Amino acid sequence: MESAETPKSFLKPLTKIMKTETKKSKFLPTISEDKSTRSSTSNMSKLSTPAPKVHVKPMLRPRSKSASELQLIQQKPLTTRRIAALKLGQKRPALQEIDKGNKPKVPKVKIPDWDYKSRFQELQKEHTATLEENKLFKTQVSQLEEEIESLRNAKQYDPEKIEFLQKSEKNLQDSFMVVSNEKNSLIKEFANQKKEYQNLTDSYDNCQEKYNILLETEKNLKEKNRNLLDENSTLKAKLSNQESKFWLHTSFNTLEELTKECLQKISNTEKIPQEPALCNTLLENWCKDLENITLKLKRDLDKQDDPRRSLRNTIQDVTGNIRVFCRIRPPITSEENERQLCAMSFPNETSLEIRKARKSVNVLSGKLINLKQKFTFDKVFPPDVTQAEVFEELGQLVQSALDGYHVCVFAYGQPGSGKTYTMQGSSNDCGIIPRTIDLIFQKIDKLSTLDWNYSVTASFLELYNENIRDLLLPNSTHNYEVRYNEGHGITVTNLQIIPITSAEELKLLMEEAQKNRTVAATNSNEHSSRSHAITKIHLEGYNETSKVKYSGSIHLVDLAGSESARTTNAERLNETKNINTSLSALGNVMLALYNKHPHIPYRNSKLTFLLQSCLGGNSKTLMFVNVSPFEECFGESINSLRFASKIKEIKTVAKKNKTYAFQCYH
Ligand SMILES: Nc1ncnc2c1ncn2[C@@H]1O[C@H](COP(=O)(O)OP(=O)(O)OP(=O)(O)O)[C@@H](O)[C@H]1O
Repeated sequence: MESAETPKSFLKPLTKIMKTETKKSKFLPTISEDKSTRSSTSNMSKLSTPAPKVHVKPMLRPRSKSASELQLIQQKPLTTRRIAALKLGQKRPALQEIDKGNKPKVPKVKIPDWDYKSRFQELQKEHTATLEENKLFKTQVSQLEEEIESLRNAKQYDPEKIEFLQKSEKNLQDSFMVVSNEKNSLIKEFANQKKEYQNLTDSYDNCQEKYNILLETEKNLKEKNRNLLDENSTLKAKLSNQESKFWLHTSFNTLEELTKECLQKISNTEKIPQEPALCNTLLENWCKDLENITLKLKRDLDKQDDPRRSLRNTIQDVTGNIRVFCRIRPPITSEENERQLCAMSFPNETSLEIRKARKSVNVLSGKLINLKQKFTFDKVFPPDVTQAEVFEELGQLVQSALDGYHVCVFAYGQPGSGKTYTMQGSSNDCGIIPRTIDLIFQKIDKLSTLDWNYSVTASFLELYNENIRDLLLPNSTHNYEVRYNEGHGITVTNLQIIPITSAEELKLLMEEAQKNRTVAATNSNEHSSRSHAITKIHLEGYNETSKVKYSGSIHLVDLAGSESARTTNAERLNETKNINTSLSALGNVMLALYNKHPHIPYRNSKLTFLLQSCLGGNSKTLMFVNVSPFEECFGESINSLRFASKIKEIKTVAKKNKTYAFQCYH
C-alpha cells in the first residue's frame, strides 16, 4: 500500500533533520514544535496501522488546514533575502500562525456508524488530502534542507571569516599603532624642520643683507678702481713727462759739463801746446773723456730702463692681462637709410647700454618689453671713434712685446661687425696691424740709442675649414701642422717665417697676405672673411751693454665672423660649422681660464692650439668685441657682448721671457 507507506518514509528523515537542526541553530523555523505537524505525524502513523476503529474526524480538520497553510508558505519562494533574514535570527513565521483567526469553519457532518460507504469515501478523501499534504511537506522539506545546507555553509564559512577578520583587525591595529607612532615622530620632525627653516630664513636674510653690503662695497670698489685707473693714466702721463724731463735733465747736465770743459779748454787755449803732436795728444784725451762721459750716461739710462719697463708692465698686470675693448661700428653710407639701428647709449668710456629701437611682446606675459642691457668693458669705443684713437690704447702692448711678453690682439664679432676694419683698416685709414708695425719699428729705433738691437720676423697664416694655409704661399701643397716644441713654443711646420728689416717691408707682406685671404659674400657682409687670419710678429731684443736678451711676440688675429647656421646659405654651411666649432673652442678655453680650471682645452681646435702661448699664462691679451649697430643683429650682438663680458673677468699674471746673455750691470 503505497499511500500508507509514503508519509512514514518521508517523515522519518524530516523528524531526524528537525531534531538535529533545532539543536544546531536557533535560527531554524519552529516547525518541529508545530502542533498541527505533530498531530499530522501521529495521524499518519495511525493511518499506517490498520485499525478496526478509526477516529479520524477530530484530526481531519486540522490536517487539511495545515496543508493549506503549507501551501501558502510554499508559494513564497525561498529568496536570499529570506536566508539573510534567517541568518540574522528573524523568526520564520510558524505554520500555524499564518492563518490564525482565518480558519474556515467547516460544519461538522455526522456519518452514522453503519454508513460504511460514506465513511470509506470520507476516509478516501482524507487519504487524498494526506497525500497532497505529504507532497507539500516533501517540497517544503527539500526547501528546508536547502535552507539548512546554506545555513550550514554559512556556519562553516563564518568562523574562518571571523578569524580572518579578527586577524585583519589585529594587523590593522598594529599598522595603526605604527602609523600613529610615525605620525608623532613626523610631527616632531616637522617642528624641528620648521625651527631649522626659521634659522635658515634668518641666516638667509643675514646673508642677503651682507650680500647687499658686499654689492655696495663692490660698487664702491669698482668706482675706486675706475678712479685709480684714471689716476693711473694721469700718473703714466706724469711718468712719461718725468722721463722726458729726466732725459732733458741728464742731457742738460752732460751738456753743462761739456760746456764747462769746453770753456775751460778755450780759456786754456794759450796753454795748448804749439806742437802738433802734443796738440793731438791733448785732443785725443779730450775725446776719450767725452766717450767716457757718454758711456756713463748710457749706463745710467740703462739702469733706469729696467725698473721703468717692469713698472710699466706691473701697471698692466694690475689692470689685468686679458683686457676687453668694445667697438661699435657706424653704418656705412649705403646702409644709413635702409637698416634700422638699435638704441645705444654710452654713459661713460667703459660702458654701453643697448636696447632694441622697437618694443617687442613678451610671449609669456603678453606685455610690451624693451629692457636696456648694460655692459661694462675696459674701454668702449662709440661709432664715431677714429682708428688713431683706438690705437692709442695699444701702445703699451707693443712695448710689452718688445719687453719680452707674448701679446695677442684679436677681434671677435659677427660677420660685418667691423673686425677686419679694426685689424686691417681701409686704404685711407689704416687699422691696428699696420699701426702696430709702424710703432714696433719706431720703438726699435728709439731703443737702439740705448744699445738695444732687435731682430724681427713675421709669418702670415689663415685657418680655413680647420686647414692651415700660408698666406704668403697660397698655392703651396705643403702640409702645415701645429706643433709644440720645448723652448720654441708653438710652431707650424713648413710655414714661412720672413726676417723683416723695416716697417715698409712688413706692410707690403701684410697687404699681400690680406689679398690671399679667403673671402666670400655672406648674408651680413659682401666681402666676409671666412677664415681666421693670424699675423705673427716675433721680436728678439739684445742689449749690447747689459747683455740682456728679450724674446716676445705679437699675434694679431682677425677671426672669421661668428654666424648662426640658421642664417647661413647652404653652400657656406660647412664653412660656418667649422668657424663656429673653432670659436666655441676659443670660448671654452676662455671659460676654463675664467674658472681657473686645471686643464685648459687648448688642443680642442687648431685655432686655440695655435694661440696657446698667447691665451692665458705667459701673455697679455686684448680682445676687441665688434658690434653691429643694426636692429636685426641685436640677438647676435647681445651674444657677443655676453661672451666678451665673461672674458673680461679672466685675470692672469704674465711672465716675461727674459734671459741674461752675460752678467749685467757691473
Ligand atoms: N669703424 C668703422 N668705420 C667705418 N666703416 C666701418 C667701420 N667698421 C666697419 N666698417 C665697414 O663695415 C663693413 C664691414 O666691416 P668688416 O668687413 O670689417 O666686418 P667684419 O666683421 O670683418 O666682417 P666679416 O667677419 O664678415 O669679415 C666694411 O665695409 C667696413 O669698411
